[in-house]
Amino acid sequence: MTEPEVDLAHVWHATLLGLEDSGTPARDRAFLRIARLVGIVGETALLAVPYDHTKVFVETTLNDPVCNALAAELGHPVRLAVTVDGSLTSIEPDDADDGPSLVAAEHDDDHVGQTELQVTTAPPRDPITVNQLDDARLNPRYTFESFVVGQGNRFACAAAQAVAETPARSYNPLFVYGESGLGKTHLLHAIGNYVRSYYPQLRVLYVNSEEFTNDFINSIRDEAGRSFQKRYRDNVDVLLIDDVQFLQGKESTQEEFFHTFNALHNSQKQIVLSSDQPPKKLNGLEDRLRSRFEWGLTTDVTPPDLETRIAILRRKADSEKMQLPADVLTLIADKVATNIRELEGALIRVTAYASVSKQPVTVESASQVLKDLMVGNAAGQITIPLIMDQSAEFFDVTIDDLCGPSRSRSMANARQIAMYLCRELTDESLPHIGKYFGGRDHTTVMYADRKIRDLMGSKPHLFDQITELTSRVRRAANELGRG
Ligand SMILES: Nc1ncnc2c1ncn2[C@@H]1O[C@H](COP(=O)(O)OP(=O)(O)OP(=O)(O)O)[C@@H](O)[C@H]1O
Repeated sequence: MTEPEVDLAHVWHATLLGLEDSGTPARDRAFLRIARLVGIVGETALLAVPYDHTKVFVETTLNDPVCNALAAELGHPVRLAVTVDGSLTSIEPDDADDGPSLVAAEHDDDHVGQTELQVTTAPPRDPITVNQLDDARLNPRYTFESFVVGQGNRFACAAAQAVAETPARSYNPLFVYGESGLGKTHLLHAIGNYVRSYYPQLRVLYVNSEEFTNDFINSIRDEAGRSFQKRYRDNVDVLLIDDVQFLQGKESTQEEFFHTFNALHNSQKQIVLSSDQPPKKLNGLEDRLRSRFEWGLTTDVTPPDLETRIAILRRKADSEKMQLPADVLTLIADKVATNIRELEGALIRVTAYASVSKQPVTVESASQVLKDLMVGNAAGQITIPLIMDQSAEFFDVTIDDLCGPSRSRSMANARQIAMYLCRELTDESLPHIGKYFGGRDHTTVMYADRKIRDLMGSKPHLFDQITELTSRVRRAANELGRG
């Protein structure tokens, strides 16, 4: 039982000040922002935090400093027990009517003497609307709730969540790197979606660095520099830039990005970046940009272990209302080991096959589908031009047709299947794929990908076309690989 004379709120407040005095970095203390001391039993202090990842972070990184600060306050040694209390996400009702407020304040931190934003929290708001989403360019499916945490992404997810909870106050910039298909884009969108729903007054913009480059080039062409700056500097509180490796070798875009970065950072706006490599290895980037990328926190995502892969498949199957036996999930997770996008692709194919053949999903049918999907997986590289070549031949059209404006049903079908395969079988980004298909916008590729996924299970002919075309693409890649 809690000792009656202890004022828990007071002790906790003093403990936070103690942590500040003892030099615990502000970015770490941000994890404790909406923690609550809920009890002291003997030498054990019970702390409630809002999220699982916060618990993990407090237990692994903050245990000692918190225990020491509490001990100093209470005058006896302290052990820490951390519990998760989801209701804490809606605390601080004082702000309920006004929404969040951003107050410039002098603050100590890693960048001593800089002015920093204080963010006061607002309670959860109504779900984000589609329109809201349009200008932020966020995918509503990519949230923290739909992100499965495992060993390979635990720290990245905790950092992303900290950034989302306290934009511009925890890590700025946050730099997430890792191989393709491991959830970087998902995390960037999750930050954006979270900020949109909890801080509706903050303006969020998600953009791939290729789009940033295109926008910049177009702004020079159209002499629209002012509106470019407005979009990326003046009208943004949280800028999420995906795949910054594509800035490599593009000097004038880098120059512009450098100024964008400085402008945002100086005015305490949050920047989140993703890349396939850590900043140090981005050799085609100017040093001044690389060093800025390291100002905040750099964290990687690594391939998920088997357990996490199974959990991802289960979450995905649940969200799509697919019924799948556990042994099938294990089989898929076992066969597709490195890339989560491929894992999802395999799941879709397995369920689509069961659906078009009107049979339940079994280990046998799943093995067969996976065999078709992965035939010849080991050899040559699958590229966008290769898929386009094979698609053109298969559908008896030309590459120009695939790139051209025709929207006839058969042409749209061929183009969308080809785009879907580019997304599924290569590591290329949406804007990159769009560029190959006659400079189409990345949203067109996203739409094609989604549409084919959705239709594959209800149209046997479509499923057969995709299966056949996939094996042709793989065979062609293998032949090229063998030289
Ligand atoms: N931990 C996870 N839990 C649930 N789904 C995940 C997880 N990680 C990745 N995914 C899913 O896998 C797919 C690929 O992830 P994402 O596009 O975020 O990867 P990426 O690292 O950005 O790849 P790229 O570098 O190629 O852009 C997405 O559909 C995403 O939702």
